Amino acid sequence: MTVLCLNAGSTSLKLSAFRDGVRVASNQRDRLAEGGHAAALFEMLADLPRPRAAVHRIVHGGDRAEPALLDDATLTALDALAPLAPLHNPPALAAVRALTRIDPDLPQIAVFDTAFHATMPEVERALPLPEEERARGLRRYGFHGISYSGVAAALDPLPGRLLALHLGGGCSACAIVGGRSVATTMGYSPASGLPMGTRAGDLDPMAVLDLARRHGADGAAEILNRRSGLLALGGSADMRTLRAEGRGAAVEYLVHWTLRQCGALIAAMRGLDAVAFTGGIGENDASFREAVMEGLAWTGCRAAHVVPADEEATMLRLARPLLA
Ligand SMILES: Nc1ncnc2c1ncn2[C@@H]1O[C@H](COP(=O)(O)OP(=O)(O)O)[C@@H](O)[C@H]1O
Ligand SMILES: CC(=O)OP(=O)(O)O
Ligand SMILES: [Mg+2]
Repeated sequence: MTVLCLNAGSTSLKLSAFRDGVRVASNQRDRLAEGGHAAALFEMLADLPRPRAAVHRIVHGGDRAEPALLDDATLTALDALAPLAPLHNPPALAAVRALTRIDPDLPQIAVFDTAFHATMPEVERALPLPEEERARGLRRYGFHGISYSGVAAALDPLPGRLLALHLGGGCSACAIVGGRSVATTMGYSPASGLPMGTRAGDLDPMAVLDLARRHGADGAAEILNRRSGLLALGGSADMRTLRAEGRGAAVEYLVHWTLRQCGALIAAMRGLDAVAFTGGIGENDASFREAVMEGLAWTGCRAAHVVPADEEATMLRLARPLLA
């Protein structure tokens, strides 16, 4: 049977069709500006075989640790999480609805970026906030979990204490011990942790409140998700452009804060056996990888792996129990 896997990243849309577990077609669009996902989807679908089921990467799944059938109730619940992943959940859910319009009977399954981090200990998951606020779901979730699950599965033998870095449109790092996530840089939303293409990453909460007072909550969210990070520092959200235009200071900033956050993750796993790089920057930018490995020389770890992000193949594997 043909299964279509759709991965709506913040700057890209990646589709793969699998027949009986074998990839038969794939298609990708990069550098998608705001609102570019929908047009790209229709163009790309035309080139692919008609599927019997679709699997979607949904970045924010809240507490869901397992893949879920995308029925009306689940769609509505995921809509409610959209403000926490404004660059991801809306285009992904729009793709679900677009496929439903084409084929109302198509079974569609969500796999969640958050699910891989369900193994994080409570000390990582909890935010030190009043109980009534925590009860509303204010806690650390973690993201890029489909990618990290794929990285762990690709390494044989699996290093005991693995520092995995997903560096792309979104950037994060994850401490993986024995194949399980024990700590990660992104928390309540994919706007946190490392600086990224257009996201600021971690900020002093009072700086966030200052933005909110000046621009309102929605205006602050817009700045933090879409107008910050490498774009704010170097004039482009795209690493290729920063390299081509010699915006070294923005690149150095990302290297520095990647190293700062890696130090915390290495401490959380009490050491380091190997590093794995994935994502558009992690896979393709050898100078970036070298700068990170040089900055980690103090750990004594020399083992650096490059794992091509194949979130679509991992999505198929994760969705298999529901596809059966
Ligand atoms: N050859 C390359 N050298 C440096 N950076 C690259 C290269 N190819 C892609 N990138 C960067 O990877 C990032 C996009 O990563 P990608 O994983 O494709 O996006 P997304 O996270 O949206 O799925 C962009 O910053 C892009 O410039
Ligand atoms: C979670 C996240 O930031 O994803 P992406 O890298 O696809 O933007
Ligand atoms: Mg990515």
